[in-house]
Amino acid sequence: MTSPILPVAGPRESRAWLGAQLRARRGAAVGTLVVGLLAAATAIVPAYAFGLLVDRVRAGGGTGALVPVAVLIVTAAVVGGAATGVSAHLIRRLGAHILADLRERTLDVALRLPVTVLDRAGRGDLVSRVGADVGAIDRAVTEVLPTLVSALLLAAISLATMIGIDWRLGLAGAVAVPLYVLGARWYLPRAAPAYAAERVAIAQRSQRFVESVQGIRTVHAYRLEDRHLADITEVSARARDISTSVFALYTRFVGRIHGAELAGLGAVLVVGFLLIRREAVTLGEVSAAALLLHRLFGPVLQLMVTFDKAQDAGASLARLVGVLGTDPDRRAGGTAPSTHDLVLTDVGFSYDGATPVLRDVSLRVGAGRVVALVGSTGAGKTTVASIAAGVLRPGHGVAGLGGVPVAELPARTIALVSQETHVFAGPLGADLLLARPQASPDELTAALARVDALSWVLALPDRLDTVVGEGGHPLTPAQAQQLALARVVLLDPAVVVLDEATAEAGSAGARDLEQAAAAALAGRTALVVAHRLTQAVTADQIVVMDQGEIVERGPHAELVGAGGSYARLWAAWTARADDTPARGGDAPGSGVVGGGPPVPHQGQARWTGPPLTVQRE
Ligand SMILES: Nc1ncnc2c1ncn2[C@@H]1O[C@H](COP(=O)(O)OP(=O)(O)OP(=O)(O)O)[C@@H](O)[C@H]1O
Repeated sequence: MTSPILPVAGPRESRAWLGAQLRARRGAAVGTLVVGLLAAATAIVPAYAFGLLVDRVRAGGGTGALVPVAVLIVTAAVVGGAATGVSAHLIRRLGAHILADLRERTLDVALRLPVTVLDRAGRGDLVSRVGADVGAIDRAVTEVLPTLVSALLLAAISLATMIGIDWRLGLAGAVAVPLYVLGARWYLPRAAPAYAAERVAIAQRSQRFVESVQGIRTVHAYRLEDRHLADITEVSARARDISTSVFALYTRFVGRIHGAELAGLGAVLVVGFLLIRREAVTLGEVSAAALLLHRLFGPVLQLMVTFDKAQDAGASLARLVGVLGTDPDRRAGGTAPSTHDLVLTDVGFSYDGATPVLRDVSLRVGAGRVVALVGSTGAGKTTVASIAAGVLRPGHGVAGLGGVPVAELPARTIALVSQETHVFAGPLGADLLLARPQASPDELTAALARVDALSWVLALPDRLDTVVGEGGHPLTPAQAQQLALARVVLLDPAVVVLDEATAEAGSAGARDLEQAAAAALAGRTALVVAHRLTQAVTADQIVVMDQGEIVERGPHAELVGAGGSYARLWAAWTARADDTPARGGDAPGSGVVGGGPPVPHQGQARWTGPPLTVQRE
């Protein structure tokens, strides 16, 4: 198994993080502790009061001496019950708040992690951290934490009270502690696999039974009753045997725990007997100490049984805190660039740290200009685009906008439309609102019109309310890309890096997308990975890449005239385009980028048809 790339925090780091969380919620934490202490203190009052009762009875005290103690016991029981309930609630609430914060911050950090880190770590690792790990902590917070905290507080207060009565009684009670530890160390490593095997066996039994019932007609038709019954009997017997062995394991464990309790209680009684003989303590005090120890038996056993869940939660916490430690050093506000010149200087990059994919790439996209990147497959165009957009960090060299490294820009300064256009599951309008949450329905329709998507959106069953994305209304790849472009229009960034995959030459869908892209890019600084050379024709400059290096640059006509790499690519492209059925405007040189039919500009397009309802989240 390879070690995870996403780090796992060490115990000290996890404790420090937890400590910081508790300090940040000082009021709630102190309140929870105080109520917990009150609950623990009231829980031991009856034991202590019983000791008083013994002494008063022995001293011949009458009703007047005994009734107040009885009242004290009843009052403590009532207050203790209430305090225990409130304490459990406060512990769960505090834990839930901390967990919610942890989940949000983990997601926040994860979404800002460099793509390379996620690629190497595997997205599954991250998904399991924010899913299964959060689930494990959640279960522990709800089921285990109140027991754990109250048992620990009770143990601390009980021991302190025993020591307060007489330190030798406290020491005698503490004899149980190492035996408890030994019992737990014997049981815990055996319990997890035993319970897992039991769950599997029970699931198999249910599965076999359900299959037989579901296929009952076939079972009758082929007279398979006996065989199915034999099957069910066999899996049931296995489940029974495993359950029996699990129960035997638990019984042996409880036996060891009882042994520890016996040793502790025996020690208290023997030491108490000796102390009474020396008149160092009273019989009532020894009774109180014995009852205090006895009062701990239930909570401590419960604590041990649930300890594996606490361990699971601790491991999960370490995995989540580990993700927090990778927080990219992107500053919250970022530095606004003085100009919108996008400049890459001597950029080098390698995905695996060994094979260089880019070598000393330098290019400049002047403010408001369009630079097209062209080159054969694998030349490094997407990698350059990703570095320019700040998705990848250069191995060496700098990518900056107006002198500010792209990693330090305020969010949303550079928009990237990548080949992996993603439509989020939900209403289409909500998907668009991701780009500008406060956008009005008019602005949404204008953005859709600008990228020529309005007509098909209006033809959808619920228009902007149509649920798209996974499990929703299917969209073609071209439609998904149009939505991505509409989001760019809404976002209105100064700089766009466009690396959208267009369909092959000659397809009408690809031409439409080129027009949509040209409309979305108008007036912005743009670096365009031109998968179709028609996208490059009208760019201010074309940068030709080959094997991670820039081999040529210049405007279209100049490069064609130079007879170099670009001219050869262009010749190949022209021949390919000539092979496809001629469609108006798609011939090489027709200048689809920035050309084509006039496109409405943002703010000009207004929908005047039926109302579009937009669901806001
Ligand atoms: N995530 C990755 N991990 C490892 N190697 C990668 C990764 N992405 C790309 N590469 C490699 O880096 C080199 C450049 O790839 P890149 O995608 O930047 O080229 P491209 O010019 O955009 O190609 P295309 O036109 O096919 O998209 C290729 O050799 C590719 O195999």
